[in-house]
Amino acid sequence: MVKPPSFLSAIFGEDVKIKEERPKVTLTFAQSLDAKIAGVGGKQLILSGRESMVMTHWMRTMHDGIMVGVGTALSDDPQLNTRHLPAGVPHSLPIPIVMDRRCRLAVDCKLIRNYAEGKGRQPWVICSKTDDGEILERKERLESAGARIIESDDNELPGVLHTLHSLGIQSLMVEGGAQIIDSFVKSGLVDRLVVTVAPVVVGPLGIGYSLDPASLAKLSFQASEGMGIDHVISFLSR
Ligand SMILES: NC(=O)C1=CN([C@@H]2O[C@H](COP(=O)(O)OP(=O)(O)OC[C@H]3O[C@@H](n4cnc5c(N)ncnc54)[C@H](O)[C@@H]3O)[C@@H](O)[C@H]2O)C=CC1
Ligand SMILES: Nc1nc(O)c(N)c(N[C@@H]2O[C@H](COP(=O)(O)O)[C@@H](O)[C@H]2O)n1
Repeated sequence: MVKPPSFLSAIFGEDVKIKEERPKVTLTFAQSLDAKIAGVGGKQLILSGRESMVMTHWMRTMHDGIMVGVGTALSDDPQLNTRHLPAGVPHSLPIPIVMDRRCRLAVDCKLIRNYAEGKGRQPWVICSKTDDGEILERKERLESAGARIIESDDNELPGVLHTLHSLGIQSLMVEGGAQIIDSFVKSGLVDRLVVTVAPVVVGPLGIGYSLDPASLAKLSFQASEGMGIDHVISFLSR
């Protein structure tokens, strides 16, 4: 497939209007039939099949930035790149952004290594302004390793999104994990929600999320499509 699947072109063809100076936010994740996003103890699960995973990588190309929480960065060591797309197809690569209040990101994580090896964009790490010596030390180590540190006064989502917008991020794909999903939904800052549902059951010990019902009610069904054995469902803030 040398261009984004028609499903993505269709759902992103419908524009969202926002009043604030912030990026347009797409929240996306893959879940099991019993609404789990990870296994026991937060173990990473590859829930998406090949077709929906390729779709997710195309969706990455449609955003300026791609965000995960530090919990995800520590447990999954993600790359947040577009390696599942066919080689030689020109596309843009989003900037990886990690929400990391206390600068816990590992200096030898794949995001930093890929950047150092010229295989990825410079990761941005959003952390709190603080005088705490240990955090300042970790901040310096991350910076020396190649990360761009962005200090946020309050580390609250509206302020963070405003800062990202001022740095040129006009569209942001938020990929989780559980806390980040909950925070974004609760904050009412989700413009699109794209959920991949895989036909597997993880069981009660898996990691789920809790979507605030009042905030969810502001999102309405947009489209759905079967991709391989998965189903992808999109919602739009209207
Ligand atoms: N199936 C899927 O699509 C995905 C699954 N996951 C899974 O999620 C799990 C990780 O989830 P969590 O442990 O909940 O970690 P998380 O990735 O949600 O990160 C939590 C951290 O994000 C920051 N944060 C959260 N809300 C914030 C806010 N409102 N303002 C500022 N900073 C905030 C804090 O530093 C917090 O410690 C992993 O097991 C991973 O495998 C993660 C992404 C996608
Ligand atoms: N779309 C999707 N399907 C799954 O089955 C997943 N486990 C995830 N996880 C998210 O993708 C990140 C990994 O990215 P890379 O493959 O390393 O580029 C992971 O950290 C989650 O954010 N997503």
